[in-house]
Amino acid sequence: MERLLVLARHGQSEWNLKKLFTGWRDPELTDLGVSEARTAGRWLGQQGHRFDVAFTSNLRRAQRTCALILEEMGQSDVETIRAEALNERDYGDLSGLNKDDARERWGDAQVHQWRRSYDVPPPGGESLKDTAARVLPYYIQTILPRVMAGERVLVAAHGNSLRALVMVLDGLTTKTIASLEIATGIPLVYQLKADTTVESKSVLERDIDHDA
Ligand SMILES: O=C(O)[C@@H](CO)OP(=O)(O)O
Repeated sequence: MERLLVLARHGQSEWNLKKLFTGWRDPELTDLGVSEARTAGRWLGQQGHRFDVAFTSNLRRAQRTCALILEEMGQSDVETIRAEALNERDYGDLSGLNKDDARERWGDAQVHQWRRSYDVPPPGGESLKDTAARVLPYYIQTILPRVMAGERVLVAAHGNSLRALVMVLDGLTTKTIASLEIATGIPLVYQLKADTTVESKSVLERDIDHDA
C-alpha cells in the first residue's frame, strides 16, 4: 500500500520578493511563484504521483499553490481542506518589516535567532516550538490517519509550518532544525512506513524549464 505524503511550500509571494516578514499576512503569489507552483505540479505528475486529498492553510499563497499543483496534474477536483493550523508561523511585531532593515536594527544574530531557532519567539509572535504545537496535533489527528489509510496526501503550506513537520519526520533536533531551509515550490515527497516513520524521502530538483 502506498502511504504518500507530499509537502510543498508555496511559490514565491509578493512579500518574499520584497523580503518582508510575512507570517499571517496574506500576500498573493508573484508570477514566478505561480510558475514555481505549476512546475511542482507538472513534476509530480511526471513522477506518476496522484493525490486523493489535499491540505492547505488559511492563507492565499498556499491555497493558490495547492490549486495550481492540482490543476497541472489534472486533479482540480481533489478534496481540498483548509486549516488555520497549517498557517505560517505568526511573525508578530515583525510582520510587514523588511528583513534587511531588521538585520540593521537588531543585528544578524538576533534576526537569525528569531527566524530559525526552535524556541525563541519574535516579539509578539510564535517560535517554531509554538508553531509546532498547532501543526503537529493537526498532522497527527487529521492528516496522518488519511495517509495511513492509503490515501495519497498533498500538504501545501509554508516555510515554518513545514519546518515543524519535517523536524519530526526527519528526526531533526532542536539544534539541527536551525539550518533547515525549505525552498519555495519544491515538493518533498515522503513515503511512510506502517509505523508512521519515514520509508523514503525524495526532493524534486529545480533544474527545469519554467516555460515548458
Ligand atoms: O516571512 C515569513 O513569513 C517567512 C517565510 O517567508 O520568513 P522566514 O523565512 O524569515 O521565516
